[in-house]
Order: sequence, then C-alpha cells, then structure tokens
Amino acid sequence: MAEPILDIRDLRKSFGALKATDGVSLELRPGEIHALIGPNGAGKSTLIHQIAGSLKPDSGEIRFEGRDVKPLDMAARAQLGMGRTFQVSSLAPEFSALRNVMLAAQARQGSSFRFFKPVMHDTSLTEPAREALARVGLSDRADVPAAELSHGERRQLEIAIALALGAKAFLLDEPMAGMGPEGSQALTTFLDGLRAEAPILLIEHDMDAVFALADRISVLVYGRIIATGTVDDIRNHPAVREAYLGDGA
Ligand SMILES: Nc1ncnc2c1ncn2[C@@H]1O[C@H](COP(=O)(O)OP(=O)(O)OP(=O)(O)O)[C@@H](O)[C@H]1O
Repeated sequence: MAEPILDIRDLRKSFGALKATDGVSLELRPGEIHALIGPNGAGKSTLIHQIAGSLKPDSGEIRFEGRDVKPLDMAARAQLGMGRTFQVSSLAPEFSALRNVMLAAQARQGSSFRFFKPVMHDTSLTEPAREALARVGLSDRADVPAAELSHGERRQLEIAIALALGAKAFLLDEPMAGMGPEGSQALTTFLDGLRAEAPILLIEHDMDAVFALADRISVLVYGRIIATGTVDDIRNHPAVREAYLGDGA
C-alpha cells in the first residue's frame, strides 16, 4: 500500500479536564478522500487545527510526506504542501478569479512587489494561475470578480489558490456549509475529481456528500476515533449507528 501523505499517531490535546483529542491516529493516503465525521463537539476542528499548525498538540506525531511537521508553524506546513482552504473572506472580492490566483502564484515565487512589470501581463504568474483555474474547472470564470462567483465557485477558487501555492493534500473543514442542494451536488462532483490531484481529509456534516465521496470514513466521538472503514463498514458498524447515526440510519 502507498505510503500515507499524512500520518497522525496517538495525537492528544486537552483543554483543562476535557480531552478534545484523545489518542487519535489516522492516515491520509494518495488519491483518497478520508472523511472525518462525528457529532458536534467531538473534536474534529480541534484535530484539523493541530494538523494545520494553528493549535499545538500536547503529544503525538504528525508526519507529512514522512517528515515530522510538529516543530513547524502553519505557514511552513502550508509551504510543504498542506493545503487548507481559506475562508471566503481571504479572497480579494473586487479582484477577478484569475488575479486572486495570481496573488498566490506570486506569493509562491516569493516576490511580493514587481515595479517594472504590469502584473496582468506577467506570464510567469498568469500561466500557473490559469492552469490552477483549469484544474478546478473555473477557466471560463477567470475574469469574473470573486464577489460575483457563486458560493461553490468560491470554494473552487480557494482550492485553485491552494493549488497555486503548491498544495499536495487538502484539509477541508465543512466545505458544503451554507450551500443549497445544487451547490453541494456541484461541489461533490468537483471534490470527486480533486482527489486524483491531491488527497483530501474532509470534515463534513452533509452525510449525502460524505457517503458519495469517501474512500474511508473515520468516526470521532469524544476525541476518540471509534471506527475507520469504508462507507459500508461505517454504515453497518453498530457502535457508529448507536453513537452517531442514530437508529434510523
Ligand atoms: N480553545 C478551546 N478551549 C476550550 N475548549 C475548547 C477549545 N476549542 C474547542 N474546545 C472544546 O473541545 C471540544 C471539541 O471541539 P471541536 O470544535 O473540535 O469539535 P467539532 O467536532 O469540530 O464540533 P462541530 O462539529 O460543532 O464543529 C468541544 O467540547 C469544545 O467545546
């Protein structure tokens, strides 16, 4: 089996007496969507924050492509290729989709000021930016201001930005939140294709999306993973049905 891109071992984080992450181990493998589900307060966001580097674990291991990333801050982890989608507010709403991705391409090249070159004609920026837009299916929306994109298209744009920054894997925290059924369906189709580009650790409350997309599902309850398996494994797992899905599931 392929080496995991992301390898979490026995991660622990307490807030006072509350064990928000209580010995979590999980792997994200190339090409997969690994969904993390669990009831409110189970510790999903706390886990993602520790993986991304915005929260320090008490103990345990986090390896990305075999490298111990615990000593690295969030920016350094992003530089290694850990893609975490930005909130919509981090897009420049008045700029076109293309320009938004170009800013990321520029950041990746490490040059924030180019006094002598009109940015929109700088092919070292426009080419990777157009390529990233094509990869997420937004080529025909390149010139549309971010503010005028639909909710789902903005999510796609955020992912294009992460790709332009060199993302090799994605941590997505509730990407379907706030979307109607049509938007969720479109985003589901998009994420389905994205896994071939970069594997995804997906936190999502929309169970239709989870069951449609996940190669594997881990169920987190009170900071512990009580089961990991395929969609069928999880649907039929007695402890999962009892703890999370409810009897009617
Ligand atoms: N900074 C903090 N200080 C104290 N307690 C916290 C902190 N962050 C989270 N918690 C607690 O840790 C537990 C896990 O919270 P977390 O937000 O990770 O859960 P979640 O599974 O993401 O929930 P939801 O699905 O509602 O987003 C909760 O009981 C929460 O109140």
